[in-house]
Amino acid sequence: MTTANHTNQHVLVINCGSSSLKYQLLNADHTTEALASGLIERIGQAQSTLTHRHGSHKRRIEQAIPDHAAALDAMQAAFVETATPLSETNLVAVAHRVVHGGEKFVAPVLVTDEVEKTIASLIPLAPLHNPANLQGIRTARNIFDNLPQVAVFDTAFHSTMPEHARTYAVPRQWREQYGVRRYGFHGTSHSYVSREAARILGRDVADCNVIVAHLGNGASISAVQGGRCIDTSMGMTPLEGLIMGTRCGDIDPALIFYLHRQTGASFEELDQTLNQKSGMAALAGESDMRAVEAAADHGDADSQMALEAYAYRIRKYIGAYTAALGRVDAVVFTAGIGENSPGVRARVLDGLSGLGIEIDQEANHTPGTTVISTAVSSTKVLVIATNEESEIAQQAVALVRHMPDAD
Ligand SMILES: Nc1ncnc2c1ncn2[C@@H]1O[C@H](COP(=O)(O)OP(=O)(O)O)[C@@H](O)[C@H]1O
Ligand SMILES: CC(=O)OP(=O)(O)O
Ligand SMILES: [Mg+2]
Repeated sequence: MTTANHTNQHVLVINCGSSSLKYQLLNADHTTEALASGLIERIGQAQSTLTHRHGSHKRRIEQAIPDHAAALDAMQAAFVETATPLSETNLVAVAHRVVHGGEKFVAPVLVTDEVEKTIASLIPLAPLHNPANLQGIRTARNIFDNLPQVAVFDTAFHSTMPEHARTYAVPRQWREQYGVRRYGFHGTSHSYVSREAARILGRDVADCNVIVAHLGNGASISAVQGGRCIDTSMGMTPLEGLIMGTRCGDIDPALIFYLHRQTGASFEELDQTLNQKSGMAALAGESDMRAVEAAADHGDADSQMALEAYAYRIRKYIGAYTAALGRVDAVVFTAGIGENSPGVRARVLDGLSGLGIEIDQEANHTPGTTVISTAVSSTKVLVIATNEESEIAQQAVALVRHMPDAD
């Protein structure tokens, strides 16, 4: 429906991580406008912190927050303390980030008991993410029981990957009975950023080919052709692909069986090690990119090698996706590292002039610059701030406004 007056309608976006909760209260019609936002960290640990922003006000609270239910209570209290109680906000929906949607969810859905069950059934495919996402949904359904709750999936944007890109060469029975295939993640970021790239380049999305490198704690890179994802580096789970803060990315799967036999480590232990104790944490001793770069600057050889390995993996994917796309209009860097580390961007793009990619070092080192390639670079290089929450809100609002009984 398009005629109703939507003045001052809002949407609350909730992104529950394993030990964190991020939230934003956004204008339902202009989803890049945040009225308030917050981050609750170290949930379940002794000293949890909540940082709530409302306009120019910032509140930081330290208190024990044992679980996600308590985190949502703390979030509500922060809204009350800043004199903007959510009960007095004209909310149209609560939108939740859900990391794994499996084969079932390729678009946002209204949460029902059945949907909750399906999300729960996908926990084995995203053990670090889906349990927390589900806790957030369950708690929010109790608190905001009169509001539509919408689940928006990381995997959905990648559902357009062609069969040859999403298929593992493994037995048919595994693929057909167990959903063994590549799904891809960070879809709301890849979707938002690839659209933004087309806008910045002044082209139609349908006529724009981009490679998006989402480099956060979790990291993935995707090839987007005319607005549709044709390949991405994460696979059946968010473990495949790039080197990440604590995840190994691509490895020879045989090393798991080798280590199981050689060390006696259980599959559970190996799973945990590859997800939580690998990546930069294993190579450099630190998962946080700022710390790794600082150590490398101070001459730490492990950190220097870790940075080179990190960049080399991304560079290889840029080469592969250039082949997949045929023509690349832009390579885009986004998320915490992509947006903020000129050092990583420079290393990644070093030596890619053969692909028509040339970085302008001055632009690269000037914070806030969007186009960081030289004038002669045939492929542009862009730095674009991602906004997963805005994308989630937009998709959720579109869904609830098209429901049969929408106002
Ligand atoms: N100025 C910076 N230079 C280098 N890395 C940075 C900078 N700011 C943030 N980062 C890195 O960004 C990463 C976190 O990215 P983010 O997108 O916030 O992750 P996530 O959403 O997955 O938690 C961390 O590794 C952090 O060190
Ligand atoms: C899917 C994934 O890796 O998400 P995050 O980067 O939030 O860990
Ligand atoms: Mg992130």
